[in-house]
Amino acid sequence: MNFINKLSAAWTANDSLLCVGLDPDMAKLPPQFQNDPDGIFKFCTEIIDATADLACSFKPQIAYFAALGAERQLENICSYLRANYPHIPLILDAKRGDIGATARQYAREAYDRYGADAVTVNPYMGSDSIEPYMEWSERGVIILCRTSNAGGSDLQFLQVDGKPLYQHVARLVAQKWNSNGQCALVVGATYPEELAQVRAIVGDMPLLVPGIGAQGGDIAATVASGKTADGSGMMINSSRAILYATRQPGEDFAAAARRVALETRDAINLHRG
Ligand SMILES: O=C(O)c1cc(=O)[nH]c(=O)n1[C@@H]1O[C@H](COP(=O)(O)O)[C@@H](O)[C@H]1O
Repeated sequence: MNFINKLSAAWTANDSLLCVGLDPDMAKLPPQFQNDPDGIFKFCTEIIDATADLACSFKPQIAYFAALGAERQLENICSYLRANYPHIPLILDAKRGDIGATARQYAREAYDRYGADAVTVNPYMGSDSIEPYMEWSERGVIILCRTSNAGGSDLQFLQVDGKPLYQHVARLVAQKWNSNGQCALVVGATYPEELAQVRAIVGDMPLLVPGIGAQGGDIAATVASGKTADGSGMMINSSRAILYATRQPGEDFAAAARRVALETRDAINLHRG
């Protein structure tokens, strides 16, 4: 099944637009995992087990693994996801962008080494830097458009031919790059007006929407601005707010993660119509 169909099925199966982000920061992990060479794997798989029936996707952020030389644990987490939750899309957040020959290696890393259903990429280097990913026609390519961070405005808001640059990216992807129907865009939940603009440009294309939870994005405004006519169309990501949800020492981290994931999923669903 291709990425878009798998995502669509997961939206329905779990009645969820919530993407659970896997950003394991060693300093924030429960103490039992900190001196364990397999601690990141154990932490992430417990989070996955606690939230898998509430999520439409999981999104490991590669920097949290690569910084610690923990790529083998990431491989094992991806294998675990594919074996135990094959119906839930696995998005590798790597935000890659490079010339075609190098992009081909990044595509192999994401789709082959980690077995990801989709990978995040940066559009700045243009169409030939994206094409190698498109050759994996069953996999998804999730392109940065209007990112959730304040500094995203430095370039993404530059006026080009009377429109902000991020709108040109949305149009370019919707009208040209998405010829095989495998693309999605990243638009931050911290910018609901821009989210609505992008939705108007791209029709029903799926959007990865980070920025609720720790970054403070408003769930009601996000859903109202980004949903498609059938009340879906988004993977709304939350990472730290779910991973580090314990309120007091000794509270079970996985149960706390489940509580916040459930609250977040339900808060999103309230506004889907
Ligand atoms: O592509 C992303 O996932 C992404 C794009 C963006 O514009 N903003 C953004 O925060 N992200 C990622 O989404 C996650 C947000 O994490 P929390 O702020 O902890 O929920 C991190 O893994 C970020 O790297």
